[in-house]
Amino acid sequence: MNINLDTAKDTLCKNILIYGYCKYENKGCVFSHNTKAAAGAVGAGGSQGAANGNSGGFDAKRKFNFNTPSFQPSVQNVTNKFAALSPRVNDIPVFVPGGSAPPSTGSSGVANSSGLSAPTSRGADSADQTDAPAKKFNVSTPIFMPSNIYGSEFPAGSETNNSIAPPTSNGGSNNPYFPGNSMVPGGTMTPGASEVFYQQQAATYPLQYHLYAPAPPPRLTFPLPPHETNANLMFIPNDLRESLQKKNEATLQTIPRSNLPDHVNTYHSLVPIDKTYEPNSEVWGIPTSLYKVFSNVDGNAYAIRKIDLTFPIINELPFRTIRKWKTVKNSNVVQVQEAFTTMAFGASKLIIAYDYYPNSNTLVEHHRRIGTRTEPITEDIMWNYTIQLVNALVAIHEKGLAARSSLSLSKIIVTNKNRVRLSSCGISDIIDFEKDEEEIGRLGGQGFINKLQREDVHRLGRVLMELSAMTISPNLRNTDKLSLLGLLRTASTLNFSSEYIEMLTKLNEDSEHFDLVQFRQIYLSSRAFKLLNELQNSNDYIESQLGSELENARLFRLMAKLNFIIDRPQAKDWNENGNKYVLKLFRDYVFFQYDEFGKPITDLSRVLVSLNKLDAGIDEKILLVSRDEKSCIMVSYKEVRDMVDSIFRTLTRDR
Ligand SMILES: Nc1ncnc2c1ncn2[C@@H]1O[C@H](COP(=O)(O)OP(=O)(O)OP(=O)(O)O)[C@@H](O)[C@H]1O
Repeated sequence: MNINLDTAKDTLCKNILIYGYCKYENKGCVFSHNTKAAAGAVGAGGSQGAANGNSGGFDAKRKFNFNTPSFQPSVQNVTNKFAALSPRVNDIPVFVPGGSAPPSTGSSGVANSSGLSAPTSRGADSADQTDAPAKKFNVSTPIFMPSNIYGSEFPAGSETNNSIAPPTSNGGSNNPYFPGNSMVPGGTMTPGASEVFYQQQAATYPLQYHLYAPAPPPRLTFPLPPHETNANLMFIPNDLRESLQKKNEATLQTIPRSNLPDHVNTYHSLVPIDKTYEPNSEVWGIPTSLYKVFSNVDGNAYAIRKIDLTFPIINELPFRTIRKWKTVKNSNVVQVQEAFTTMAFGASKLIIAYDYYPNSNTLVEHHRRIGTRTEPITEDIMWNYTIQLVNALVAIHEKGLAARSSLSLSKIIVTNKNRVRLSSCGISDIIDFEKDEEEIGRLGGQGFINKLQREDVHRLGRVLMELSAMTISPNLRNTDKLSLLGLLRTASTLNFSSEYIEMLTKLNEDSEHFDLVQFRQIYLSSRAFKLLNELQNSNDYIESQLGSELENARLFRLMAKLNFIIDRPQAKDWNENGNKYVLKLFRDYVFFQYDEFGKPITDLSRVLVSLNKLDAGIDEKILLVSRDEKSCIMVSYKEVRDMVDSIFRTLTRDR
């Protein structure tokens, strides 16, 4: 038999009905033994017992079959029944009223550690003044203790040995980006409070992208006349929105419990972004890892690369080029932020911080990923890459630097459609410091940099050659440069133009002197105009999307305002002439129109046009008609807009 514990206490026990008493009363019977209340209830229902005027409630002399086995409710049965549920009935802690708790159990201690200071301390105060119960909380209830996952084990900045970055002042300051700092209304900082927020954030569910209904395939879309449009064209395209959402998600991602350090200098919330599990880098041959982090200083996301040092860094000399790297501001170079050594990982590690580009891929991942969709190589893409990489190289060389290891397929990252950037700049300058010193001694400073810059051109030629070689059969690729150039003419799946092959040949020449600026003018200038045109088109497209979203934001605010006002339950101004009534009629005018055949009009563009006119407050007049068609009013959009504004102002003032 199913017994509902909630309703059982209001149901008169059958033993009372049958025997006039229940021997399990006060021994666990969950039914009511209050015969007076029951009699009232039954009387109200017009029962026989009440009609007999039986104030005792029940006629004990009624004839019943005494052989009927008695009903014996037992708490045990009930608890067994619900025992499998969670929380377990057996395990529910017994509520101990505040007054019964001994005042000496350290109530203030609980209050302090649980953070429930306001109500508990009030209880403690009153205990000092009166004999009233000292506490209002059950001391046996487990306290809530936010875990301090950012414990001060790794104080910011304390582990830094060498850094060319300016000293940061955030340690323990009131900087809101510092993870241990959070403002409470009183203006004091509560270490730990932001961690709770942080952990909750990490537990959020991933966005369900499919909740955004995709546009139907073209064959299913209705052919519309040119003056009409469909809803999908009015909003940001699904693929663009999804890619932006994913980038935001990647940027905000955190790992609440990891064995990574809480802080690395001024950075916190480390999330590994390496996609391979190879500890050793293919480029440098030593263990490196890349993490997305947040800065304590400005709250922005950055990418930091941790490098296991092969030699101890004891002064700032190996970092000498980093200051120059920080001045390289180019759209095809990932900005270098700073470099320092740290003990945050247990042993001394080199860290170099860069700008973070969410969801970026290396050129290898972009074009050679196995198993998933890859971007096919075309000649246009190759020209695009060449122009962008030459642009990066010229900017780097102008600063007296060399790209070095950054010019490799696994260090050039694709951050957007066909947008490439040189990442990991400056690393070779630090890890090859000792070798470089010897070379500088031999060649002189300028001779050494000239040599590196010449090598950059070779590297660029090799990168472009490797990418182009992806268009020929894999078993033909392992050959020398000259043969490969020949194969690109004859065996490529792409019909590369002779112009492209010529440019590639020039880059792969072994000459001692190479003028990159001259190369740019001769081989790339005409192509650069094509790229410029594409970039401008893309810029126009992004701007138009931004424009439509701008409208959405504006209209969303207006819709929110209208909904704050219309149909508000306690609205007083609903008489037939009141302003809110006009707004209600306006809502009907925009959303609840019918055509001449009585069919509802659900024309989104009409809604957009009307709301835009309302937001702009134009003088155009409209006729608003009540639902019963007994009253109508002529108003301008401007008048309606003024009503919205004034009522909304009243609403916000009344708060
Ligand atoms: N500044 C950055 N911002 C965001 N992601 C980056 C950044 N730099 C690199 N990445 C991404 O991090 C991932 C790992 O980069 P990494 O340079 O370690 O490549 P790798 O193939 O593992 O090379 P290696 O063999 O040298 O370790 C790549 O997917 C790359 O796109």
